[in-house]
Amino acid sequence: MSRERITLFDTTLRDGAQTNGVDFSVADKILIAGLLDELGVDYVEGGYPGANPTDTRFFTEKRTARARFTAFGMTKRAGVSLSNDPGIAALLASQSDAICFVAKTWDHQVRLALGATLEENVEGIRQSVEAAIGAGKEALVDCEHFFDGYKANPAYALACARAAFEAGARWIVLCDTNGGSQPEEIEAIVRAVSEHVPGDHLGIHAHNDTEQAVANSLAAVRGGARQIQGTLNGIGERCGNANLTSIIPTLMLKPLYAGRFETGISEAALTGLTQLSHRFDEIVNRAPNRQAPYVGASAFATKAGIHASAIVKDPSTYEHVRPEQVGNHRRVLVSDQAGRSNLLAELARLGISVEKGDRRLDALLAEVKEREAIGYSYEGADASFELLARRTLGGVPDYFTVESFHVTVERRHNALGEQVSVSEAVVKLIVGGERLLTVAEGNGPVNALDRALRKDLGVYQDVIADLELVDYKVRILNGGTEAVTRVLIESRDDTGESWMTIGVSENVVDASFEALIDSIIYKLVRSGIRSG
Ligand SMILES: CC(=O)SCCNC(=O)CCNC(=O)[C@H](O)C(C)(C)COP(=O)(O)OP(=O)(O)OC[C@H]1O[C@@H](n2cnc3c(N)ncnc32)[C@H](O)[C@@H]1OP(=O)(O)O
Ligand SMILES: CC(=O)C(=O)O
Repeated sequence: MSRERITLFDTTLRDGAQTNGVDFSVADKILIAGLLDELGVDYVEGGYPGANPTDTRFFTEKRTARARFTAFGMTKRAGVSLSNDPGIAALLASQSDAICFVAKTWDHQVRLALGATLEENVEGIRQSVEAAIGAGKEALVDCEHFFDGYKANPAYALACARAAFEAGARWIVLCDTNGGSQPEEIEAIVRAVSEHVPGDHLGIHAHNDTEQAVANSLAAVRGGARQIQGTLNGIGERCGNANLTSIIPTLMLKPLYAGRFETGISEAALTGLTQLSHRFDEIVNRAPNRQAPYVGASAFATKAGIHASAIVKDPSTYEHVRPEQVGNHRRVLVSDQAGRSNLLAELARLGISVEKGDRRLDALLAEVKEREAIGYSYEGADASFELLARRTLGGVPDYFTVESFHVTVERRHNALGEQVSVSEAVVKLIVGGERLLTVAEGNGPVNALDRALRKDLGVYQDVIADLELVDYKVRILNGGTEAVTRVLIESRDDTGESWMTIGVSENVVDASFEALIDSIIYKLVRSGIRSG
């Protein structure tokens, strides 16, 4: 049975640019358009030429090789002729394959926001579409507020959609602009509209204000629409747009859709989805959402002991698709929610072999749970867990002993009379029978301690020379005067690999020191140094 084609229209660079906190440069846009093109979406909407210098510059060249490069803009303004409308002129002059016009389709908004008559607006839609086609471009029309407009005045909303279609627009995109519609409403309205405009000319543009943008997009497909608009990671105005990073795998991996529909995305490209999602977050400088469906770090992470026990027997017990299909991977976490199965899975991943019946596993599990009760959290501190496991199972050499450390923080005036804060750390270690004393300054107590520790580690100095601290996070637990501090440190070496260590204490410097020491010991273990 041949499958129907779903067209994917990406608006990351246009509606995504309307996200609070996102600000693309031309270079960002070029990079992202290339990534979207490689992914295989059918349209890349690049922005709004004429609205700002970035978008105007972006549209001086075609930026995609495969996808239709699409410019966005308003339909002709009321009271201005087409040839005198600078917005239309900028759209027609852009190096785009297609123009997506935003048109008002809610009678109330036409009167209020445009100050135009209902007829003038319909005529503006018609003329704008004809102008795009006359300039050799494909025309699409985003019917703004379509669902709210249809509920208020179905005849007028339909008249706008029909005018766009009759003027030659390839796609009539029904927009849930305010994002308040529910899937049942979307499906019913799209089905009703498809009696007037064929479904293979209908698209959906859903906003996420009730967390239904993905569900609404799929409901529109069930109602007959065959184009879905959305963005990478669901960015967009207010609460965002339909998340293509979720919609694409759902269309491709869920039999309900995959049996009936196909997209332009290949299975190979689908396996790059997790990487693409994270790369995009990096470009826009946002922390990836760990709980994002399919691509989040937690999407295939199992914490509960009972789940882990089943998942090691058969992953499908708690996974709805295979993580590799979207380029993600399975993680079994160790925490106070864990059982022996979590431990065994994590130890196997670390290459530590231990029998299921080994009594030391009970000791390790009890130790993890006791430590978590006082503030440790091992699911985010893989290296500290590995050290704890190796110690319990008998395998970490005593590389060195910390005799003492001492840190001072001094605020003073420098030679220019400016106030500066200087921290100094003194660390006394015994390494290979030799007593070492190191002193270092830093811009804070933890920085000073880190420098002092790594300044001279005797026989191990060469091994830790490429170790660097890349992130430092402090969390105060319990609050109040009884507060306990949890410190997480991320370290890295020249191999490019990074690891997380943890320290917990009532004193932030003490907690930091513990995490720093774990990081150094972990580096020695992973470098294969076997004797202390
Ligand atoms: C639902 C959506 O997401 S639509 C996305 C819209 N995107 C953006 O607005 C981002 C980029 N926008 C901009 O840079 C600016 O708003 C511009 C350059 C487009 C226009 O700026 P200005 O000329 O200063 O107008 P302003 O933004 O204040 O108002 C928009 C005008 O367009 C009119 N208008 C709005 N929608 C439409 C439409 N679909 N068709 C025709 N005219 C429209 C409004 O009535 C208003 O006209 P008025 O100035 O006579 O009241
Ligand atoms: C066009 C658009 O972004 C909207 O109506 O939401």
